[in-house]
Amino acid sequence: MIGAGPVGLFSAYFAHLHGLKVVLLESLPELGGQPAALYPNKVIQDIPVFKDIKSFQLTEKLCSNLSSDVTIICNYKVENIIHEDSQFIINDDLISKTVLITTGNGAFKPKAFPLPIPTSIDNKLSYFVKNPQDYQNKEVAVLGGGDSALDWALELSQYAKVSLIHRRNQFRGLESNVEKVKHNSQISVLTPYLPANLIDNSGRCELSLKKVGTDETKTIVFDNLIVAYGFRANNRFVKKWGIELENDLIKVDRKMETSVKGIFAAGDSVGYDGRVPIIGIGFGEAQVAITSIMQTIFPNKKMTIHSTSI
Ligand SMILES: Cc1cc2nc3c(=O)[nH]c(=O)nc-3n(C[C@H](O)[C@H](O)[C@H](O)COP(=O)(O)OP(=O)(O)OC[C@H]3O[C@@H](n4cnc5c(N)ncnc54)[C@H](O)[C@@H]3O)c2cc1C
Repeated sequence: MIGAGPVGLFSAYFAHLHGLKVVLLESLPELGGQPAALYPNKVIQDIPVFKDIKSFQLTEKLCSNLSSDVTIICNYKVENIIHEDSQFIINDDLISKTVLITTGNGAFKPKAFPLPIPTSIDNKLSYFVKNPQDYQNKEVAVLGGGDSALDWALELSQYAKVSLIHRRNQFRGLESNVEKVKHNSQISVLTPYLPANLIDNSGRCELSLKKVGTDETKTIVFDNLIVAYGFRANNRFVKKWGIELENDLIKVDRKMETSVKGIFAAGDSVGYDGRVPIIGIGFGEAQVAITSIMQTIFPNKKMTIHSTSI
């Protein structure tokens, strides 16, 4: 399995439940995919069974469900898959009968802060918020206008004084979060501003901002900057494995099989008409994919559909 986001983690659990031998490969040093890396403290309200659950707790639960028989390899980016003698050779290193791709949006990299960063303060600038409590009583700028920027501003506002800086007056995020931000006394919304310069001011971040479409500038000193300009990621690399994409997403049939026989895909890496990029959908796709994998590997075996029998 390639990619240990929520869908990869659940797939590994479900595959093991069906008696499959699983190796889970993850390019990042940590498990959990987007929820763990991008919004660990967000409260998720649309996972079946849980009324609400924080992202990091979801990751912990998915990981703790995994049997010790599942082999997990982090810091392992799958670059290459070759089909040979009815098996797949991964990175010239591992051999597998089938492959399940759960790479989400692909191995993601944050979009970089666009200005030079003085080395003396580059430890003050982050692309992820791991622990909001680290920002207790700090003055923090969150740069960006999407879901992550809104989430992080709200999360940090419990501990820090936050300025949310965005180049547009409108945000691209959940309307309920936009409203929460606007009514939060710990958050100052600065729009439409772009960062124009960053210097070290006695170990703090002195950020000059330019008002978009005007010559107006203002300078504010922050303890920390959180850059939330989004992430560059795509799944185009799977094309060289012979897999067909549509709008940069992996094409699958109803069995979640890709255009290459024996390679399946589930989760946000996959695209089809009407798909919604949320975790619950990926969990369902994982169950379809693992069931199809079982039928591929053991075509004559009578499948047990349910997890236990009465
Ligand atoms: C700010 C934000 C808030 C969200 N809120 C919600 C919410 O409230 N509810 C909800 O259901 N969904 C939410 N989502 C969407 C949800 O996070 C995704 O639907 C989900 O993470 C998809 O899971 P996945 O396992 O398919 O992919 P991902 O979570 O993207 O995980 C894919 C994993 O594959 C790894 N990978 C990629 N390429 C390779 C490679 N070549 N080799 C090895 N490893 C690789 C990546 O490093 C990553 O760890 C939110 C997303 C964002 C950005």
